[in-house]
Amino acid sequence: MTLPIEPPGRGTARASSEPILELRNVDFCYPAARRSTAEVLGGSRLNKINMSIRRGKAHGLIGESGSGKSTIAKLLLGLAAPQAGQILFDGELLTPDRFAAFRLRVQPVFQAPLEALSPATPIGKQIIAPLLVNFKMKSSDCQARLAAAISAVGLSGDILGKLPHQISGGQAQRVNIARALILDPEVLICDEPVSALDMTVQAQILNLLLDLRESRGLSLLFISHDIRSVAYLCSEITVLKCGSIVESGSRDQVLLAPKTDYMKSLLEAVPNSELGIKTASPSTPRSWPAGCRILPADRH
Ligand SMILES: Nc1ncnc2c1ncn2[C@@H]1O[C@H](COP(=O)(O)OP(=O)(O)OP(=O)(O)O)[C@@H](O)[C@H]1O
Repeated sequence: MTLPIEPPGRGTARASSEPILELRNVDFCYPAARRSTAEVLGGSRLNKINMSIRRGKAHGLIGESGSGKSTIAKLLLGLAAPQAGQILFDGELLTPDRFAAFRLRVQPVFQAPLEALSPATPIGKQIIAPLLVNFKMKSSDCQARLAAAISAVGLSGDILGKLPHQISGGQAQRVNIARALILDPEVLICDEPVSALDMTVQAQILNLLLDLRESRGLSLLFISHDIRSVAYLCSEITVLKCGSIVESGSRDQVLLAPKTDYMKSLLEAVPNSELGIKTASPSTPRSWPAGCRILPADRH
């Protein structure tokens, strides 16, 4: 079954290393911060942000609390507009006429999985809601896509009639990912998608994102405080401090040869063995739960 409206550009063969989402020289400042003094501004301002999420790749965004990570996610979701600079989607400037297609092809996954769900609506209805709203589809016409979406995230059909308070946090995050996938997006913007989950479930969701990236060619922005998760999932990493990028490059460049004292200090707390770096054979990181795989380099 196909969507009644095929997003423009879909199906076009593109090289997997091309940027799908780009920020070029982007400046952003929240309105309240614009009225404040420069000293108060801190991370409320994004300065000259240049960042590319490549097609089919996972890009990690790390940095201390308040450094501007979620603000970058908002810009990439079209929830805020930059005061200067450009956002490019699929190689073209994101203009108002391209916005509707963009919004379908770039979907969010947020931190608090249960809070992202409506408490009184059955799970199945919530997953198909984007089809009903965006494509005016009838519920009965969404069932094949619904079955595919829940299967893609490893859920079974018995969850569809349940309410959010009847499912676990890990199941709720799978539901949120299914709801994002139902529109068949090309990019997932994942803002701390595992930080509210316990370690075992974190590993399961990371593995799910890894599998989805591989099987669907999804591009991911993965925002996290946890460098190990970023090392596990992402081939490229951007490091943010007080609204500015202080490091950016391949996973190994940023983690093995950090240029700044800031990045070095972030890495001090995490031994290489837990970053999955230079690990000759697949094994499980020391403090990670069983089932969490070290990422072989070729899976990036
Ligand atoms: N709606 C808003 N209005 C004004 N300032 C805001 C708003 N949202 C965030 N900020 C400020 O912008 C800065 C960056 O916030 P942001 O949420 O992007 O940081 P973050 O790196 O994602 O932090 P965390 O890791 O704690 O989620 C912070 O100083 C924050 O207080």
